[in-house]
Amino acid sequence: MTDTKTPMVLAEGVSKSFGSNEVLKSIDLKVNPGEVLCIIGPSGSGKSTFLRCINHLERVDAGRLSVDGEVVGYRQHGDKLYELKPKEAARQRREIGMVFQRFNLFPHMTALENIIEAPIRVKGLSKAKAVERATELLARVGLSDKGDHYPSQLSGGQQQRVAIARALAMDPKLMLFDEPTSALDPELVGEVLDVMKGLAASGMTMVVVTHEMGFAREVADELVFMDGGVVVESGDPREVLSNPQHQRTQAFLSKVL
Ligand SMILES: Nc1ncnc2c1ncn2[C@@H]1O[C@H](COP(=O)(O)OP(=O)(O)OP(=O)(O)O)[C@@H](O)[C@H]1O
Repeated sequence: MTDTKTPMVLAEGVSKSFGSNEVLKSIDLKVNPGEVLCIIGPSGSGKSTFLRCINHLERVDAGRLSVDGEVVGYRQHGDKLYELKPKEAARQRREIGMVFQRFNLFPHMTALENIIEAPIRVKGLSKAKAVERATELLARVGLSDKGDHYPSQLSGGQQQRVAIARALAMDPKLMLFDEPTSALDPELVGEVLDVMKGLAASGMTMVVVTHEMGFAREVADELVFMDGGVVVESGDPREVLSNPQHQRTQAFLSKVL
């Protein structure tokens, strides 16, 4: 049977350079709706750059990157691609949530204010509706009692959970996570991973750059090992982690597992 679903993310020969540094070298990847893709790999292998290309923070040089059937940054008409105007590109980007290693909350706003800011400003939601939704989201990330706290009054794990709620407040169809637990003290990692597991269980499509191999093993539908800007190996996470086929994957895993 042929697979007729439109992939949520489709990368076909995606390449990206910074000057003479070719950071992504013809990446092919597919994430179907409701799936979780985890990307692992050494520092500098291009993992963040790949996420940033999906989220319009970087522009690909060659190949084609699509989200839910739309080419990122372009409108397709027949065989031709036309670059999107900033407003149209902003519409595409709004449908993608991104969570960074450093939580990037607005420091002068409370947790609740951080969450309602974009829905009101960008989506034109009424304050009452935005607060109602933010209250639900704070409950979902286990922070019902922290809405009036400023980021400086929250632990790193709590701040990251607010950052997840803030991204979800825009009702994204895709969530990108760039090493969301790497900046956290070890005892705070679990609470963030638990929220992410819940999100995956609810059917959210997610691309997660992570060093948390246990999370990848448990939650990912597919695990990709990137090194030197190429996808070296990919497949079922249990297979890749327990029985890596490529010598570069074996060498990396022997250092991190
Ligand atoms: N804006 C930029 N300008 C120039 N070079 C960049 C830029 N962003 C990334 N790079 C380079 O691209 C390469 C890949 O970086 P990237 O952050 O994508 O790797 P990574 O696999 O996510 O690494 P890490 O795990 O350390 O975050 C690195 O050599 C980095 O220095």
